[in-house]
Amino acid sequence: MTIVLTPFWCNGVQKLKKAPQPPPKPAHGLTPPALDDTIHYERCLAQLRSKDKNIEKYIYLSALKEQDPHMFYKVALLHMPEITPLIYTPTVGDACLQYSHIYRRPEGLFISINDKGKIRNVLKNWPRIDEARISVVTDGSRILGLGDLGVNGMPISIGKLSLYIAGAGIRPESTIPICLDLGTNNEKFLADPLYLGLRQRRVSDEAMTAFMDEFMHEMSIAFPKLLIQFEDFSTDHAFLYLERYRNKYPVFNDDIQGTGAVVLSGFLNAAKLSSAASGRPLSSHRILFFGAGSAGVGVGLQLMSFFTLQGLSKEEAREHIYLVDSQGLVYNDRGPLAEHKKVFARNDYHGPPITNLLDIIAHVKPTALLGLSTTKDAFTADVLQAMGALNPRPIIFPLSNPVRLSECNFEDAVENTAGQVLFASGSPFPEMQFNGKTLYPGQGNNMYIFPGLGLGAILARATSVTDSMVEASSLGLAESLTPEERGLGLIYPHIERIREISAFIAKEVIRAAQKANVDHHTELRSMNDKDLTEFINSKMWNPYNGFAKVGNMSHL
Ligand SMILES: NC(=O)c1ccc[n+]([C@@H]2O[C@H](COP(=O)([O-])OP(=O)(O)OC[C@H]3O[C@@H](n4cnc5c(N)ncnc54)[C@H](O)[C@@H]3O)[C@@H](O)[C@H]2O)c1
Ligand SMILES: O=C(O)C[C@H](O)C(=O)O
Ligand SMILES: [Mg+2]
Repeated sequence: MTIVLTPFWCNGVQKLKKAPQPPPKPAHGLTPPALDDTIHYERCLAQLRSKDKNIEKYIYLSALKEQDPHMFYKVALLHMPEITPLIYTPTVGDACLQYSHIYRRPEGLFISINDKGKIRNVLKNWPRIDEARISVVTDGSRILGLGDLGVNGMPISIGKLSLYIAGAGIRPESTIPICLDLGTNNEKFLADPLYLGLRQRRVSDEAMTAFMDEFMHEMSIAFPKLLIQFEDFSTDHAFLYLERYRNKYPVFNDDIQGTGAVVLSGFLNAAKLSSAASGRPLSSHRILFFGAGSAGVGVGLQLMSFFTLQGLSKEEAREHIYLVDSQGLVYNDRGPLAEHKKVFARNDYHGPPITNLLDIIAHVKPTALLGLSTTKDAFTADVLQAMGALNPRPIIFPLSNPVRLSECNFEDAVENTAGQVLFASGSPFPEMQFNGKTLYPGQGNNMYIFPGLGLGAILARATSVTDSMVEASSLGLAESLTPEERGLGLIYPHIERIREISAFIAKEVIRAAQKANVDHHTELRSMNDKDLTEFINSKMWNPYNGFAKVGNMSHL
């Protein structure tokens, strides 16, 4: 029999002290005579698959998660490639767009600008204060590439936390999805009678910072063991609040640091394959970023360590990175630049602005083209062919989400590079056949990083998340490919292995926290790697009912 947890909001501030346990068998007659766990699992899958639209599948899975969380996570873990795109990118983008229309029940904390001065009282209403370990916090201002969605951004926090639970075994009751409501500039939502947020435009930067200062302070008091993941803040605020709080509280920004880490990892693997084909040294790669927001610059900053790992200085590393924004190549002579772009502004170009991507490619001669621009199909056939002409194995990563904003699709990238592309996208694409071979697209999404990074930071009881911990998560992911995966030409591991990968990343992150002296759980220092890995695995939460019955989960 499967568990039905009473939703916490039906019980006021009741505290769930322990992880959910299998319920006692219900009294005779309260369930149908032939109800059986294994068959019920098949029934849930069949119900899910009977729905035509992905948004209906999302709604079904949300209901399953509320009514029977163990079954939900069992289904998710046993079918990661099928379920991830439904509870996360890309379907979660549609769920956000429609949130005020498909809303059924609360899940998470909503804190609005009207709560300023009394945020403490709102936090106290959270029913599982003592259990809280990880929160994903968004202000809804830049949800995926979909723009300002205001309070409709809540499903992003919920989706990320579902992956923490499924992918790293974080206990469900220790997660807090949070959406801050600081208004929205989305005119369509402001005019929508069903919109669930405050009907006002976004507050000023000064008001927002005063609010954020109070919020972060009160969070640290209410939830002293909590790690905070900032998610989908607009680029200026993403950089601002990461810098403002990162040395004061355990916090990281997923779009800047998580994305930087996942792309560095895929790039390390792709660059080796690309250099093997071209015979050019790793240190000679030139990377062109199409998109210079929090994600583009965040990845650029992290990719500098690709070059420093090859022995280049930071100054030399910077020379290998080129940024493009909506006005073309970013260079100093162009005029005033946003603060976050200055680090990569070129000093070696003095001509008129170059705005056309093909012209920029001819100027830069990149070995890698990375898209974080929210611009669908920006990598046209001409662009892909130009990359193919410059490189025996071009690295092309269209990383914008959701899938309909991807700079190109896998098929076009393969066909326009004679099948030689080294490819990773933000959202998933299907594998394909080309010249009698199966080719596999990589998914360069921070979902490979944040579960393990968060788990490691929580278990180490890290007081802050250092750059070295983020880099350790990235190198750990790059290392985690099996020989079979490398044999298939993959640059990211199979998502089915996410638990194993998260445990490995967590170990690397804990070691980095120890080196940086930010770990409070100092007993872990004396453990050897084997014992530390066992400790990490022992801390992972699992849905209770019988993996053995339904498939081989030996890697869990
Ligand atoms: N794969 C991942 O894990 C991952 C992680 C984070 C963000 N992202 C995606 O990256 C995208 C960007 O996120 P962000 O926070 O940096 O957003 P942003 O809006 O701050 O940045 C977008 C950048 O693209 C540039 N741009 C827009 N239109 C352009 C055009 N036509 N030509 C050239 N440049 C153009 C803008 O000038 C800006 O620099 C989003 O779609 C997001 O979903 C993916
Ligand atoms: O949410 C995702 O799928 C990745 C990333 O954090 C994004 O903002 O696009
Ligand atoms: Mg994001």
